[in-house]
Amino acid sequence: MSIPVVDFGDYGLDKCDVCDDRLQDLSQQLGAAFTDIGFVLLKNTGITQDEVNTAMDVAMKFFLQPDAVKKTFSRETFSVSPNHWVSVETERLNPLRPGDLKESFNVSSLHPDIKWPSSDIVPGFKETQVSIFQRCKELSLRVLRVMAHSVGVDPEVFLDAHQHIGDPKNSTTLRSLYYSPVNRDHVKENQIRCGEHSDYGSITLLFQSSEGLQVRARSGEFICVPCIPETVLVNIADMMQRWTSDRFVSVLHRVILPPAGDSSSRQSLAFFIQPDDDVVITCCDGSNKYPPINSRDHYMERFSVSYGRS
Ligand SMILES: O=C(O)CCC(=O)C(=O)O
Ligand SMILES: [Fe+2]
Repeated sequence: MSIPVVDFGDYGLDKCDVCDDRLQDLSQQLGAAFTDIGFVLLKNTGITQDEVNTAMDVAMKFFLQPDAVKKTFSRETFSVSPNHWVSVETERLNPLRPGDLKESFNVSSLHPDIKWPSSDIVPGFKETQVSIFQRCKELSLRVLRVMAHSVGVDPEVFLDAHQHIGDPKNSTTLRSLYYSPVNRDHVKENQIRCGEHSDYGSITLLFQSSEGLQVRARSGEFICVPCIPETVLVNIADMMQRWTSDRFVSVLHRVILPPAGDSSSRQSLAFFIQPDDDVVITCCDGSNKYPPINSRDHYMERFSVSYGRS
């Protein structure tokens, strides 16, 4: 099994719209990937490698700050801030493993009152994060439109549920991740960079600086995801699986340790798309396979498990 690569050029961000023929073709290709594997690699999306590298570079400048600086942005310090730093080993995406060997900076709100790392600490941090957030948002809405076409529902069914991305009524998050070099002497038993999990929301966009991500195939075996420049990895998350009555699959994935002796760090940028908080998700095929569920309730339940609070 391998992750299919689909050319999204006809509906990339440099295009105004897509013609019906190409929409049909794209929806067939994405539909097949999301039904079989739950993951697809998109090329020619309009988001360039330069944009991604710039976003990763500024994120890295933040991660290389002393903990005392980063702590002023931690969840504990700004418990109400939707934008915050998460320190190493705080999350365990697989609760059966020790804490994940990663740290992250999350951005959920672009509201003007939000506190950001200042330009004295990391020049251009806010501007770069806001810019890539907006680009990911635009691309996600296009992917959602194509997906609606694949499952034969009016695009508004998906698009109306994602009207507030970037404002406080929606929990969509741009997450910059940093996996620092691994010292094998300090790694706990069964500890990895990011434990096995599925994502919570509708879909996730992911950009990676290097390999390390693995996805579980139907056989149960974990397969390595290639890191191909100029591509965006898109996967189905739990809420979308439920929404499509299991037609699209949300599959387990993880980030493994680098091979022994490899002291490189790794970075990724994940854009976790969530439906608006107050939206009630009902199976889009009318089957009622799952009862209607409030988007925010579903998210909070999954989130508390990752933080070991339930
Ligand atoms: O860093 C990666 O490549 C993937 C991280 C991930 O799956 C997640 O944070 O949900
Ligand atoms: Fe994930």
